[in-house]
Amino acid sequence: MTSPLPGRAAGVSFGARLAAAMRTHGRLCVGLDPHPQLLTDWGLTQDAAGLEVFCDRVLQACIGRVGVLKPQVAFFERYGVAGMQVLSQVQHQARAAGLLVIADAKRGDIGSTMAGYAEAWLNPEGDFGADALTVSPYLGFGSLQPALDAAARHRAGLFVLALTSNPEGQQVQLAQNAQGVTVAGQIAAEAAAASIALGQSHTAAGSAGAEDPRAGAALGSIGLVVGATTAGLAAQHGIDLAAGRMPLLAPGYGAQGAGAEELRAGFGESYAEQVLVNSSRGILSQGPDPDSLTRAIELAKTDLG
Ligand SMILES: O=C(O)c1cc(=O)[nH]c(=O)n1[C@@H]1O[C@H](COP(=O)(O)O)[C@@H](O)[C@H]1O
Repeated sequence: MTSPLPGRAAGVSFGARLAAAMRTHGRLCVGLDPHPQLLTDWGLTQDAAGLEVFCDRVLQACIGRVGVLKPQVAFFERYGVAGMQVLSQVQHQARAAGLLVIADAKRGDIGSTMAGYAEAWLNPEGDFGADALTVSPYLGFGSLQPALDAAARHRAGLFVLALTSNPEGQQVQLAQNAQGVTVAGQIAAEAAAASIALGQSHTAAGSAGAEDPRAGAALGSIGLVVGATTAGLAAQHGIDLAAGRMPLLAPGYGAQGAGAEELRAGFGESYAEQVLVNSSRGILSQGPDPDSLTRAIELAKTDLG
């Protein structure tokens, strides 16, 4: 048996860890979105106790089948301190079980405030330490610099909102400057440059893992969020998704209506190596029966190829 790839503690970048996880388990990322209605549908109480049972069942279905879990922080925050304790617990359990955790908190603020958020969500020693965080660049891409610094320090990743899956996002994201470049296009270009620079700094620091033959080709550690429902807009508006081998987190598959064909067509050549597809309600609505949950996961994995 080959020994597992060295992990984050050995200095392996997020992009290398993600590429390895996708090679082993495929491109499905299970979204841990405990909607209140789902708790009720699963026969659970709408409180932290219900949340804890829900998360445990989802985690058990994911272990050994899925490489990445994306908790949606809002559904924990709404239950206050007790809800956030459940989030902390499930993140630690998932990471201990070998899953990568993307905290979907969509943080975005200025200067030292952004540094505070980034430390909270990316320091692996912290209560909410995740492997990666979703961030909003709509205070200006440069406002993310403290998060980029934290990602470098903690061998973590960022997913920068570029072309979100909701139709109203296009009002901002497809606005064009005098040269006809869209806001999303500018964000994608700046994220690619940041991802390449981060990769070079890891290499200069002699990171383990990325050069390990078991790792194969790594992905960048700074990625984009591009909706499954909106990916086709990238090519239409000249937005380069291939630059920097960025990981592309694609929510919108399943419950929001996008299917595998739409994903393949929308992402084109980037689909094969770079796209990580999130499904939350599409999987979770099949619970609480453990066999139904695992069947939904396996079906989605096969569908996504
Ligand atoms: O950043 C995200 O994950 C995200 C970005 C986006 O553009 N659209 C989007 O749906 N999401 C998140 O992805 C998940 C989608 O959930 P389902 O529609 O139930 O699969 C939710 O947690 C959303 O907050």
